[in-house]
Amino acid sequence: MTALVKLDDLRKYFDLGRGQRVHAVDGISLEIAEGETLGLVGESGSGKSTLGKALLGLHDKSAGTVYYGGQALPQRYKAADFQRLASRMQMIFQDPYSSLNPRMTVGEIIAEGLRGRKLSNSQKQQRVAEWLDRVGLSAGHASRYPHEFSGGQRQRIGIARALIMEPEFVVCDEPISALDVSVQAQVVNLLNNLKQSMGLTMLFIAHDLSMVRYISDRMAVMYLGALVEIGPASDVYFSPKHPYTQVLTASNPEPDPELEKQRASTTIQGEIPSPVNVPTGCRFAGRCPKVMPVCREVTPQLLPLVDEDRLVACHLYQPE
Ligand SMILES: Nc1ncnc2c1ncn2[C@@H]1O[C@H](COP(=O)(O)OP(=O)(O)OP(=O)(O)O)[C@@H](O)[C@H]1O
Repeated sequence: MTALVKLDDLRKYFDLGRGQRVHAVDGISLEIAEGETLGLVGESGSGKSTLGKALLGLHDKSAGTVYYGGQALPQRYKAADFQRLASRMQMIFQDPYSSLNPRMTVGEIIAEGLRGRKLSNSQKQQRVAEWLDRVGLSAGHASRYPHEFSGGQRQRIGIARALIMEPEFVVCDEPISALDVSVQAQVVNLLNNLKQSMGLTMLFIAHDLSMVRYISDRMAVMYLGALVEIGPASDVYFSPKHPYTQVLTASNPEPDPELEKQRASTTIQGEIPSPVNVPTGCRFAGRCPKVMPVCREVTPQLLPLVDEDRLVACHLYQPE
């Protein structure tokens, strides 16, 4: 596999003052192959969005390196870095309500990414019309304002705005969680079709594990700023190895009753610890339904479980 994106020990801490720091992303290493969709799941606050933003330079990195196409990206982006990389890497945001400027027309919003391109106004309008069509809207919508659209339509506008630059890599940060259930599948199918036709590589962040399994080649599970498991999406979903992944999958009902029967059923204990005071040793100690009350110190590094495709950070699963 050729890695388009590689994270090497990526860290992002937020300083709260008085010596307190939020360990939002706490040493993550992974690769995303060209053309691959990597799904990223984990509870609220586990650091998924921060990871996506640090990857794209929207947050300065505290430590570690992001490689893109083999090149190390800057630790802290300057305006020129954003301009240079915008046509290669883009983000689709969670909330289609707050991420679109209400004072701009849809045409102006979508055309924003074409600023700086040597295109005449009519060429830009042409490109906007093409993209409105590609996302299932119509050219006539260009002169309207965001408030005139439904949530699903606004997310389509957000998708057109990100993809009109024809990036190679897109971070989709919970692109469906603010939408009605009835339109979620339509937006996921649209993203999947665009991914196929454009040969996109994706990091797909979401809460809904069954949706992530559907759209992703591999699935990565984050807990308290760290990666606890990664592997082929169906393997992680149907045969989770880390106790945390087991409780996550168990709390995410599978609509198909046959598939539901195959899944583990365990319950998570206690509250998620504060990312300001990350427990030493096993981060999942105290919540683990398997190994209470004794929990050994373990390396937080991911260990190969079955083969190099399937990694789990748990002392219960030692390399074979
Ligand atoms: N700008 C910030 N300043 C301080 N702390 C922050 C900041 N942004 C995020 N955090 C903290 O970092 C941790 C990770 O947050 P993040 O939003 O990345 O999690 P998440 O997994 O994406 O959650 P959700 O699914 O709710 O979006 C949380 O404890 C959050 O409160």
